Amino acid sequence: MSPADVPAIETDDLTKQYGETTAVSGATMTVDRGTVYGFLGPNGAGKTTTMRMLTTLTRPTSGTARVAGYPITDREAVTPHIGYLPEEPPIYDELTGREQLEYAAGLRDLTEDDAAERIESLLERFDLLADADRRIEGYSKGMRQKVGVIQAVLHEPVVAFLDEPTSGLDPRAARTMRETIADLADREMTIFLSTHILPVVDELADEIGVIHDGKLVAQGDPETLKSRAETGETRSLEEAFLEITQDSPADGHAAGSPAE
Ligand SMILES: Nc1ncnc2c1ncn2[C@@H]1O[C@H](COP(=O)(O)OP(=O)(O)OP(=O)(O)O)[C@@H](O)[C@H]1O
Repeated sequence: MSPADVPAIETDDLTKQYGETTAVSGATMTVDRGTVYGFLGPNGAGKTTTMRMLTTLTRPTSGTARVAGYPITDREAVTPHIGYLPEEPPIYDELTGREQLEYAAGLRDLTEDDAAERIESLLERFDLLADADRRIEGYSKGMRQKVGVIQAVLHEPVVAFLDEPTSGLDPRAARTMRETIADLADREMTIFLSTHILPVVDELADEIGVIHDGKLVAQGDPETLKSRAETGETRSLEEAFLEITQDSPADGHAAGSPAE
């Protein structure tokens, strides 16, 4: 059982070094249960590396983290409580969409009846029922993405890590995705949402973290991030993001320099 009264995610000084490159440097964050945490950062900032550490796929070089109350060094304890949609969802071309989801459900602690019911309802929600019995090799990018998201949330994990969930989706499907994320958070699922589409984060996130050159350089709710500290005036999330992630002139080549 997962301790229900602890934060969904807690990290302390989480750091990942790849040789000379510090991909993530001393990230400390707390994500409350049932919230949407928008995780932003320029290309190469360390978002995927952070998600890979939190989903137990990569070990940190130093620092600690607990997900759903369990240390990320204990993969067996953490895995049942998380779902992950990576950039390239792990799906098998030779299976049908439904078979893929049944397979994913089979890896989780779900009764067959619960699995069948949830698969059916999520396929319907994402308008995939008509294609559910076709092989995935014939699916479009958006259809694959839908399967990837469904399998990340099917078992109702404590935390779903979603990397660009609206990628490849048409406007209607992207809206369904946003509504689904909001619904899941209403039902106490925590969504760790990494995307470059700032309006999606502005709409959905309770809290935002901005990572830049491996460092968490800003955290707060959207309104706080958008208000300019000096004047209190409000800027768009895009403007805030661009200002926060601008390399200061004094840093010179900050983007390329390894952090300590
Ligand atoms: N396996 C690896 N080996 C060596 N360096 C890596 C590895 N994975 C990531 N890096 C480096 O770590 C840094 C952070 O990469 P990461 O993929 O976490 O960024 P990101 O924020 O997800 O970027 P994007 O938005 O482009 O997906 C980059 O400098 C990258 O080159």
